[in-house]
Amino acid sequence: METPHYHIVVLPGDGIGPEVTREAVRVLEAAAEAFGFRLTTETHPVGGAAIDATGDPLPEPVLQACLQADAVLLGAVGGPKWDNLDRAQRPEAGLLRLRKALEAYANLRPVQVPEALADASPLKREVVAGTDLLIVRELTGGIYFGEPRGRNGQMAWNTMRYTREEVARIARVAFEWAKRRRGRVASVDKANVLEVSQLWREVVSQVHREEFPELELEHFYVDNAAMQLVRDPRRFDVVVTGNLFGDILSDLAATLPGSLGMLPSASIGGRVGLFEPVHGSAPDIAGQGKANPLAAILSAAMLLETLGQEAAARAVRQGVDAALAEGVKTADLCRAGETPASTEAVGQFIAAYVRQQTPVAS
Ligand SMILES: NC(=O)c1ccc[n+]([C@@H]2O[C@H](COP(=O)([O-])OP(=O)(O)OC[C@H]3O[C@@H](n4cnc5c(N)ncnc54)[C@H](O)[C@@H]3O)[C@@H](O)[C@H]2O)c1
Ligand SMILES: CC(C)[C@H](C(=O)O)[C@@H](O)C(=O)O
Ligand SMILES: [Mg+2]
Repeated sequence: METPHYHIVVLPGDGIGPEVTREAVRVLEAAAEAFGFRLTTETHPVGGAAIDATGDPLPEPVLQACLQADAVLLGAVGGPKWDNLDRAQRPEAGLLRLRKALEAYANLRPVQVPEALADASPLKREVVAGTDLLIVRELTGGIYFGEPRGRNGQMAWNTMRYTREEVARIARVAFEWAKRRRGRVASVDKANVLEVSQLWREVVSQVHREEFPELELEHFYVDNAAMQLVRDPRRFDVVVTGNLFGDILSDLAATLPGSLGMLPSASIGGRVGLFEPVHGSAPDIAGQGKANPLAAILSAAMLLETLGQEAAARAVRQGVDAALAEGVKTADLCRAGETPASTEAVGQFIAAYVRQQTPVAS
């Protein structure tokens, strides 16, 4: 059989983006070696780094490279240096354009609390231990993209808009994942106030009734969902929601494993998937070797899984568990008295673990 060969575009971005992406690439290269596939990577600037180099947060050649890749691995974009730019010129606008151009409408954000992390959370161990939920966030619609939008001297406005088809397709993604997991979907909206949410609820219910009647569906208002997520996270299996609510709920859910540095994501829907940690560029810790690379490394595991390299993805996840179990972890996960490891040390540990796993079958 021919050796599979994947071409990955790497977009490190800004702040801690390059630091965590470096470790994710290190682990991907180890996985390729151990599991017998070829990997080529091509690195481009995006976000603030691209603004500084070209004036555009998503230069056309970078977008074209992404569209031609097998997958895109991104670090994070943004930072104080670019905070005064107009919205459309900001680093974040480049990321949003990329998601849209890749048609990456389904953003999968798994949240797990392995035993070794149950004490890293600010919440009680009895509440969070064993949490295993998946946030399915709609990523290319809603208020992030709705028109009209704008501002004048006196006011500013945005539009939250969803079509039936946009809701139905994200609902299907959520139900398909629920089928492979524990069979339960919680749909989150604000249907007591917003027309968009009333349509959302109607369409999710219809997709459930017509296509997935064997699964369980519950509806939550977003304010209650936020409270339930930290009060009793284990009640959730798959959580499906719109772009803005999903953004907010996923950062909130990061309190469960104890750090934003633990949450990976995969944005899929088009031909090319985009894999990025949930966190941002963390300017407060950038350049200090302190950033937790696990969200980026776990995003790389999702990338491997999406490319069909399930065994390699499993080895990476086991490497993450091994690092946590051995206490090889960055400061964000350490309790008083524990010695933090650097970003690089965590990446090196996991890469070494992956290399030892499965020798290439001969
Ligand atoms: N996908 C992305 O590129 C993305 C996501 C979120 C925010 N941003 C951008 O990042 C910039 C900073 O935003 P912010 O400060 O609100 O959010 P942030 O996610 O960058 O940081 C929030 C807090 O979490 C900590 N943190 C985040 N990632 C961490 C990691 N891997 N290890 C350890 N600690 C970590 C930070 O130190 C900070 O205290 C902004 O410009 C924002 O727009 C980008
Ligand atoms: C940087 C920003 C545009 C982005 C979002 O809001 O989608 C980020 O917060 C995220 O969660 O990926
Ligand atoms: Mg966010």
